Parts: sequence; C-alpha cells; structure tokens
Amino acid sequence: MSELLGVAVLGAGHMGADHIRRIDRVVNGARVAAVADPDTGRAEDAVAGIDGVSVHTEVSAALDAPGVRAVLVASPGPAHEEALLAAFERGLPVLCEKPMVPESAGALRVVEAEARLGRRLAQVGFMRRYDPEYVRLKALLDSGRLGRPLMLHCTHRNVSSPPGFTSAMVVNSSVSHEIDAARWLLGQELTAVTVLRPRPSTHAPADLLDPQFVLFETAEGALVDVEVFVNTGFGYQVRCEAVCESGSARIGDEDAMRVTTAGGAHQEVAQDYLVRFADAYDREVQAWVDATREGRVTGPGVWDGYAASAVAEAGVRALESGGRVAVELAARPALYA
Ligand SMILES: NC(=O)C1=CN([C@@H]2O[C@H](COP(=O)(O)OP(=O)(O)OC[C@H]3O[C@@H](n4cnc5c(N)ncnc54)[C@H](O)[C@@H]3O)[C@@H](O)[C@H]2O)C=CC1
Ligand SMILES: O=C1[C@@H](O)[C@H](O)[C@@H](O)[C@H](O)[C@H]1O
Repeated sequence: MSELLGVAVLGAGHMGADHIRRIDRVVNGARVAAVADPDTGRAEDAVAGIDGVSVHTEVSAALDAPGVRAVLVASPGPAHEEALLAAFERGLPVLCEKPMVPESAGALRVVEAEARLGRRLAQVGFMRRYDPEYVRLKALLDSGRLGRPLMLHCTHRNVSSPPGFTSAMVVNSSVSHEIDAARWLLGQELTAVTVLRPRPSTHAPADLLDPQFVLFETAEGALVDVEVFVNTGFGYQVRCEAVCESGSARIGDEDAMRVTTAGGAHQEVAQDYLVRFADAYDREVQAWVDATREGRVTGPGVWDGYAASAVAEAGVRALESGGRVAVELAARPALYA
C-alpha cells in the first residue's frame, strides 16, 4: 500500500496534539485526515498548518470523514469505550491511549466486541513497551542471564497532577503503566494488590492521596512495588529495577546532560512524559502505522488493556479498603490465546 494511512485523531488535548504533530512531522506512512474534539478551538490549534484535515465536534463525523482509514484515540479515558466500539463497527484499526477503558466492565465489553469480530483491530498506548531502556530490560530478563525475576521496584513521579485528577486515577491512569510493564516484563498476570498511603504531601491538592505505595503479587510468586507520587514539584522520574536470582538491572536513571562547573555539578531532570518518553511515543506510533498498513496488530492489545483495567480496579478497591484485594480476570477469549 503506497497511499498514506489517513488517521482520525479523537481528542486534541496534550496527547492528541502531540500525536497530531508526530503523525504530521515524524512518522512515515500516515497523515492526519480528521480530528474530533468538542473544543473546536483546541482542534483547530492542533491542526494549524496541516493541509487536508477536517475538524469535527462529533466522533462519528470524524470516523466517517473522507480519507479516514484508522483511528488514534486521545480523548479522556471515560470516552474510550464508545470510541473503540464506533471504530470496530466501521472495521477501523485503532491506537487507543491508556487506560483503554478505566472500568473493567467497559474494558471487557471492548474485549467481547473485538472477539466477535474475530480479528484484532486495536492496540493500546502502553508506550513503555517501545522505550529503548524498557526494551533492553525485557530482552535481558528474557535471556535468562539474571535468572528468575523475584521483585520489581518501580518509581513513577510527576511534577504535578492535572486538574480533576483523583486518588483513583493515581492507580488507574498513572500506575496503569507499571501494571502493563510488569505483566509484559515478567510474562505473568498480577493476581493481588495492596495499597499503602503515606501521609499526603502538602503540595498535593487537598483531596488527593498522593503519594501512594502500591504492592502487586504475581501468578508465579514475584512482587512488584510502585512508589507513585504525582505532585513532586521537581521532575518526571520513571525507574524500574528488576531483582533476579543471579543479578539485578535498573533503568530510568537520568541520562540527561550533566554539567560540572567550579564548585558543583548539575544534572537536568525531565519535567514531563512528553520529554522522557518522546522516543517511545515516536516508535510506538511508527510501529502501529507500519503494522496497520500491513493489516496487522503487533503491540499491546485489547486483552492487555482489559487486564490492566482489572488490576487497577482491584488497586482502587485496595486503596479504599486498606486491605489486600485479589484481581478477578474473565476467561481469555481464544483470539488472545
Ligand atoms: N501514554 C501516556 O504517557 C499518556 C497518556 N495520556 C492519556 O491520553 C488521553 C488524553 O489525555 P490528555 O491529552 O492528557 O487529556 P486532555 O484533557 O489534555 O485532552 C483531552 C481532549 O479530549 C477532548 N475530548 C473530551 N471528550 C471527548 C470525546 N468524547 N471525543 C473526542 N475528544 C474529546 C477534550 O476537549 C480535550 O481537548 C487519556 O486517556 C490519558 O490517560 C495522557 C498523558 C500521557
Ligand atoms: O499517562 C500518563 C498520564 O496520563 C498520567 O497522569 C501520568 O501520571 C503518567 O506519568 C503519564 O505517562
């Protein structure tokens, strides 16, 4: 197929605008064909200077716009289920930002809808699977050189949380990345969650439990801990250390320029995900475009999105109850065997 893949982008906020720029200027083989956002001004700003894009307030109008062959969903999580089902009805391949659907019941409806189609159509935006450091860690663990993984120690820090960010979103939006990364790195399901709540930072909004300390148990007896702190005020830091029977490996230490002058040294710290994971997003979207043009889905899929939502939902219940909550997963349809 030599024709560029026409993409409808749903949601032109922080991520949507960045993906529009990426499809227009970074990625090969695709173009932005349509954008939908109820905030028309945002959509128009995001496509300024790009030719041949139609702007819509309704998702259905963007999906039905001329030239649309695929969809990138970057609207808020609660809008994802409707967008995915609308894309499936039209047979359109999708890259859907995480969380695929925040509630596990809605995520399962998406699994069932794709399973009814009998072919995979959607990829979920767990971009850490494309980050070069995570890719190296995965290859090292898979090689067996370090022996069986016993623990993952993870850190996930943001400078500040966006308006409206809730204590549940700390788990089902922020920690959804660690949930997917742990499932992928270890090749195991997460089976139970406990969430501890240190005293909240005085810099966090009054009603936000931040930081949180999340502990996952896995099907084969490993442990995964996550310090998540989304109002540090100082930087975006994502780290992961795998402790295995014959060694350990750690990623995410700042590799930015270090400047030494008389009397001291200074190391830059990324301020947000768009900087820290810029390369990962580029690789993710390029891989999605390449696979879509070949009629394939190669990245994390709808089952991964559902599993992450089910684990996160157990995490939210653990946060609320203060106890250990077992993860309940539905039976996996044959499509995802
Ligand atoms: N992979 C990653 O690292 C990141 C992923 N995200 C995810 O990206 C998605 C969007 O997040 P942000 O861009 O930060 O939010 P945002 O609030 O900046 O932008 C969302 C946009 O969607 C629009 N919108 C609302 N309802 C809509 C609908 N039904 N259809 C189309 N557009 C609609 C809003 O008007 C707004 O312009 C979320 O799922 C979020 O979890 C966000 C940040 C980083
Ligand atoms: O996905 C993301 C945001 O939605 C979330 O709010 C942040 O905590 C994460 O660091 C970022 O990667």
